[in-house]
Amino acid sequence: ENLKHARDMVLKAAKGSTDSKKPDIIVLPECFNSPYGHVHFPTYAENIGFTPGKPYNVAETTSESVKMLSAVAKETGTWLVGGSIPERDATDNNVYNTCTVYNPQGELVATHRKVHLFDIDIPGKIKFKESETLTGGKSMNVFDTGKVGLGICYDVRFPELGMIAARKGCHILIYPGAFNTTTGPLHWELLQRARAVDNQVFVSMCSPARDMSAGYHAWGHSMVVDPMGRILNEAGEGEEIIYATIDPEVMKETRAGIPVTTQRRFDVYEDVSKNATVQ
Ligand SMILES: NC(=O)CCC(=O)C(=O)O
Repeated sequence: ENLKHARDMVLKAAKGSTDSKKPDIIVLPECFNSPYGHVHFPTYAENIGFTPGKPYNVAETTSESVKMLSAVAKETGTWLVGGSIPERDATDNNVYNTCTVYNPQGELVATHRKVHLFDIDIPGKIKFKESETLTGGKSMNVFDTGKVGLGICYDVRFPELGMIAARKGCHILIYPGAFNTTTGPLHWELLQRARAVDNQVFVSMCSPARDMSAGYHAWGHSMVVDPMGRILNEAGEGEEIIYATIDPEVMKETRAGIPVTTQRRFDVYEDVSKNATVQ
């Protein structure tokens, strides 16, 4: 049911809105094929078996989610950031929270396993422990359609990931995410605008809609922020498709006007991106 719904939403998004042309890239939310909760991840986990740099044959995968996402990317001729799904690695049997990315030909071109697991405990408000059943990813990942850096939800709280991707040439940071009704109102917008202004890049987070009958109450409010920190578009808490135009000129103007990208003092502090490997 979730796969069918996600497919229908991608098909709908691909048509564009009345005032926007057909999109080049579509983004789905975190954990779109499974309820969001550590007890559910092993049940819903699928084997993907992707190795960066090696050929990948979608026809041979057992992952129903990968098959659907690949097919709909091809059918719509758009890049597709397929939110995230629980992934079981056949070699180590660990379960990861994994984002898969497809080009307009439907080829799986990149994956990102959530690096920072969402383990928090705010007494009386929210306790969540992804590490009960998930393992954290061990790599930073980008893909190339104007170079996009990938993270998943809690990853946005760790500025190094976005900063290194930006210094490696990414102009857009995309984080499928699912903040909640405790941290969402305080930090969801703030973190995206912070990452955007720090790095002078576009930032977008895509959330599931809020479902008060579910075990986890997602914040919603998917948004796109420009390199000046302006919110280009924002959804409400319900199910919604939003569109935004990524204008490279805005990034150039931002960097020319406020030239922090060329004013860094690596004689005073270290450039942590220098030795970082990004896949
Ligand atoms: N799915 C997540 O990683 C949630 C992160 C979150 O809500 C936060 O406050 O951080």
